[in-house]
Amino acid sequence: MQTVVTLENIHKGFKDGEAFHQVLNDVNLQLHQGQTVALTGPSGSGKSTLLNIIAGFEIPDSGKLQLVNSRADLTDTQQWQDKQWSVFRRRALGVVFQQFNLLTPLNVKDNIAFSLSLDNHKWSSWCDELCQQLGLTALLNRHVESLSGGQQQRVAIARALAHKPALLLADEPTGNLDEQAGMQVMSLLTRLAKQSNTCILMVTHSEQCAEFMQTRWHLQQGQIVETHSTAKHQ
Ligand SMILES: Nc1ncnc2c1ncn2[C@@H]1O[C@H](COP(=O)(O)OP(=O)(O)OP(=O)(O)O)[C@@H](O)[C@H]1O
Repeated sequence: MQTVVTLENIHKGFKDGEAFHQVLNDVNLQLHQGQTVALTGPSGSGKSTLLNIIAGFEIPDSGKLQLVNSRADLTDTQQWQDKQWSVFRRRALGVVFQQFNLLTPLNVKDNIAFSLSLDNHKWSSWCDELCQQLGLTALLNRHVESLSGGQQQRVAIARALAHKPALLLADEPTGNLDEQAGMQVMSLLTRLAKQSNTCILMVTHSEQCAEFMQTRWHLQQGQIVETHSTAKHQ
C-alpha cells in the first residue's frame, strides 16, 4: 500500500516566556493510502500541532517528515520552500480545520471551484456527487456567509475532498454540528474518502466520531502511546 506520510523522531516545542514547553517528543508514524486514523489525547497534548506540522504550517525542531509528491513518491520535506509546500497542499492535501477559512465573498460553488482551480482542475461529476451527498446541491448559489455553521462545515468538507486528495487532515470536523448531524457527516466523510482512496488523520475528542476511523492513536506527553483498531462503522 502506498505510504503518504512518514514522521521519524519528530520533536517540536514552544517557548513560553523563559520556559520551553516540549509538545512533541520523538513522534514516529506512518500513514498509508486509504487508512483512516482518529487522533485523540488530552487538551494541549499537541494534536493540532501534529496536524500543522504535516500540513507545513509549523516546522518541526528536529526529525524527518516525508510526504507524498505528485508522482506518488515519498519526499523529504526538509528542503521544501513555500513553492513545494503549496504544490503539495493543492495536489495531495485536503484540510478541514476548526476555522473553515471559506472565501466569504463567494458562493458555495465558487468556493469549491476556486480550490480546484489552484491545481487546474475543473468542476467534475465527482463534485456533483460530493455536493449531492453532503446536501449542498440546493445551496450552491448561496453566499457562504449566509450559511449556518453546520452548512459551512459541509462546504469545507466538499472543498477538501473535491480534488480527491491523497491525505485529508481534519481537526474536529464535526465540532459545529449537533450529535445527529455530526454522525451523518462522519458517515459521509468516511464513505467519500473511501471512494477516493483518501487517507484521513482526524483529531477528535468524541468517542463516537473516533469509532468511524479504522485505527486510534492516542497522543500523551508528546508521544503516540496507544494504537488500536476501532472501526465500528467500517
Ligand atoms: N504557535 C504556538 N506558540 C506557542 N505555543 C503553542 C503554539 N501552538 C501550540 N502551542 C502550545 O502547544 C501545546 C499543544 O497545543 P495543541 O493546540 O497542539 O494541542 P491540542 O492537543 O490540539 O489541544 P486541544 O485538544 O485543546 O485543541 C499547548 O500547550 C499550546 O499552548
